[in-house]
Amino acid sequence: MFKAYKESIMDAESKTKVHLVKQSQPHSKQGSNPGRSDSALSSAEMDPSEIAARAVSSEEFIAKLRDEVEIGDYGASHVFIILGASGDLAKKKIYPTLWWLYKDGLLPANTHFIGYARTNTTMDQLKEKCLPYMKIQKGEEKKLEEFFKLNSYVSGKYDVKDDFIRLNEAIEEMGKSNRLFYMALPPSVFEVVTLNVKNFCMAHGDKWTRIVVEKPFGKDLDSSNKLSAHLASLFSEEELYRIDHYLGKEMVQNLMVLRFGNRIYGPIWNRDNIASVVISFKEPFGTQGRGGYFDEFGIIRDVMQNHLLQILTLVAMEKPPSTNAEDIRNEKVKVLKSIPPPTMDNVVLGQYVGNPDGTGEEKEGYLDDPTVPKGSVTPTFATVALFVKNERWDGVPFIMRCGKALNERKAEVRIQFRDVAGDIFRDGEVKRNELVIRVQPSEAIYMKMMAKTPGMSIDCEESELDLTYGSRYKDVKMPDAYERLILDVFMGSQIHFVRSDELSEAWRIFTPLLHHIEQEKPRPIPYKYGGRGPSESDALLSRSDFIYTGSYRWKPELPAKPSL
Ligand SMILES: NC(=O)C1=CN([C@@H]2O[C@H](COP(=O)(O)OP(=O)(O)OC[C@H]3O[C@@H](n4cnc5c(N)ncnc54)[C@H](OP(=O)(O)O)[C@@H]3O)[C@@H](O)[C@H]2O)C=CC1
Ligand SMILES: O=C1O[C@H](COP(=O)(O)O)[C@@H](O)[C@H](O)[C@H]1O
Repeated sequence: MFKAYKESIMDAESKTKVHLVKQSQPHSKQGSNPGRSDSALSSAEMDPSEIAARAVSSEEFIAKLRDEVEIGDYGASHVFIILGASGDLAKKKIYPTLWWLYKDGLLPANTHFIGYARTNTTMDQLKEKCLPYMKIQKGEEKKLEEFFKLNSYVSGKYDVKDDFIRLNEAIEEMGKSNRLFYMALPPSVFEVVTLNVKNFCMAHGDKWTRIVVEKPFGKDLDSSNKLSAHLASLFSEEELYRIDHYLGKEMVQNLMVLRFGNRIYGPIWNRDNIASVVISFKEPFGTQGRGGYFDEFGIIRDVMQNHLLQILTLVAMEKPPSTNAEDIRNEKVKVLKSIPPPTMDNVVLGQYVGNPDGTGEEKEGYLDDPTVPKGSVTPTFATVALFVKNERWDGVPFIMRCGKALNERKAEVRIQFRDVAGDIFRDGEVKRNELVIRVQPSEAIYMKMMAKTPGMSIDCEESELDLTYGSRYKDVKMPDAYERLILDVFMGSQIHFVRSDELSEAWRIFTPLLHHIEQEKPRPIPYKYGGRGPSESDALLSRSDFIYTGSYRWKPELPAKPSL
C-alpha cells in the first residue's frame, strides 16, 4: 500500500499538481531543487532499508514526504469548503481533521477554509463548538490561531442561487485556487447543493474542483442510482470522492499488504483452505438520542452495506494488476458482482432492549429513546451470511455481524481455516487455525495455531503468532481515518474512495433484504443492552461453518471472557 501511496502521489503530481511542503516553507519555483525533485518518489531507486523504514507508519511516511518531496505546482492555492459547517460531522470530524493536517504541515501551502451553512453564526462561535474535539496540545496555541485566521464563514441557504454566488465570491477572494467541497450535509439537500456548486462555484482554467460526499448515498438501489445519475450529470467520476471512513483505517488498508505482500497467504486464500470468514462491528452504546435519524436507516444501511462490505471486498478480491486506484476498484466490483442477495435463512435481526441490571443508559432499550417511532422494528443488530459465487470462494460463508449497545467496541475480521486432514493427534485436541485482523481497538493481527506444549509434554495446545501494533510499533501515532482520506483528496488519490459502480453493486446485494424488512416488518429478536447480541446469531455462525470452541486463551493466566 505504501507503493500505492507513492503511486497515488505520482498520479497526483501528473494529474493535479498538489505540493506538500511545510506551511512555513517559503514558496520557491518548481525545479529549484534539481538534486532531489520527483525522483525521491521512485520505488525502483529506493534502498530496501528505506522502504522498510517507511513501512513503520504511514504517518512517518507522510512526514518524510513532507520533508523530502516537493511535488508539482508551487504556486497553487487551495480552498477547502465545508458545506454544512454548523453541523455535527463538521464540528466533530472535519474541522478537527483539517486542524491536525494543518498543524502537522501536511496541507499544501496557501490553503484556506470556508464554512457554509444556513445558521447565522460567526467563525468565532463555530470555533468554540469545534475546540472540544480538536485535541489541542500545550504549546499549539499560536498555530491554532494561525489556523483559524485561514478560516472564514459564509451563511446562506442551500437552495438560493445568490447565496452560492456570494460563496463563490468568498472563494475567489482567496485568488485562483483548486477547490475542495466537503458535503457534510443531510441527503435531503445533496442534489440542490451540488447543482448550485456546479452552476456557481466551480474552479476555472487549470484549477480543479473535487467534491467529497458522505454517506448515506441513497437508501436503496433506485435512490442511490438516482443520486449517482444526478452527480454524474454534474461532475466526472475523477471529481467525486465518496467517503467510507473504514477505508481510511490502518488495518483495512493493511489487508492489501497482508494478502498480496506475503507469499504464505496466496496459495491458501481460497475455498480449499478457508472454512468461513467473519467480519464484525460492535459498539457498546445505543442511539444516544439520535434514534430518529437511525430509525430511518437501521444497522444494515448504517454499517453493513458500506463499511463491512468494503472490508469483505478487500478480503475476497483477486490480486489487482497494480495498486492503481482503478485496478483495485475494478477487482472490488468483480467480487461484488459475484455476490447474490442474501436469503432470509442467512439473516438474523435484533433490536436492543434495556438491561434492568445495567447502569444509566444501559437500562434504556431502543424503543425507550423518545426520538424512535413507537413500535419500530428497525434492527440495531444484524448478522448476514453472504456467498461469493466464484471459483475461489464458492460455498465459503462470509458472515457480517454488526450491532449497537453490545458488550464492547470492536471491529475485526476472522478467517477460519478448515480442519487439518488426517488428524493424528488426540481426538478434538487440534483446533482450527484462525487469522484475526483486529481493526479496532488496539490494532493487531494474530494467527491462532497449534504448538507443542513446552517442556516434557508431548501434547499440543492452542497458541498464536502475534503482531500487536502497540508493542511492535511503539510510539507510532496512527493517523485518524479522516486524516488519511482528506489528505488523499488533496493528493488526488481515489484508492480509498468508493466508485459509483461499487456503490450500485453494494445496493443491489442489500436492497431485496432492506425492502423485505420494510414491507414484511419481521420482528427483530430482542437482546439485552451490554450483551453479545441474540444467540440466534451464534447459531447462524455455527451453521455457517464457523466453529467457536471457547478454549483459546491468549494469555493463559487470564480468565476466559464471560459470554453474556
Ligand atoms: N495481540 C492481541 O492483542 C491479542 C489479543 N488476544 C485477545 O485474546 C482474547 C481471546 O481471543 P479471541 O481471538 O477473541 O478468541 P476466542 O476464540 O476466545 O473468541 C473469539 C470470539 O468469539 C466470540 N464468541 C463468544 N462466544 C461465541 C459463540 N458461542 N459462538 C461464536 N462466537 C462466539 C466472541 O466474540 P463476539 O462477542 O464478538 O462474538 C469472542 O471474542 C481476545 O480478547 C483477544 O483480543 C488474542 C490474541 C492476540
Ligand atoms: O459510519 C458510522 O460509523 C460509526 C462507527 O465508526 P468508528 O470509526 O467509530 O468505528 C458508527 O457509530 C455510526 O453509527 C455509523 O454511521
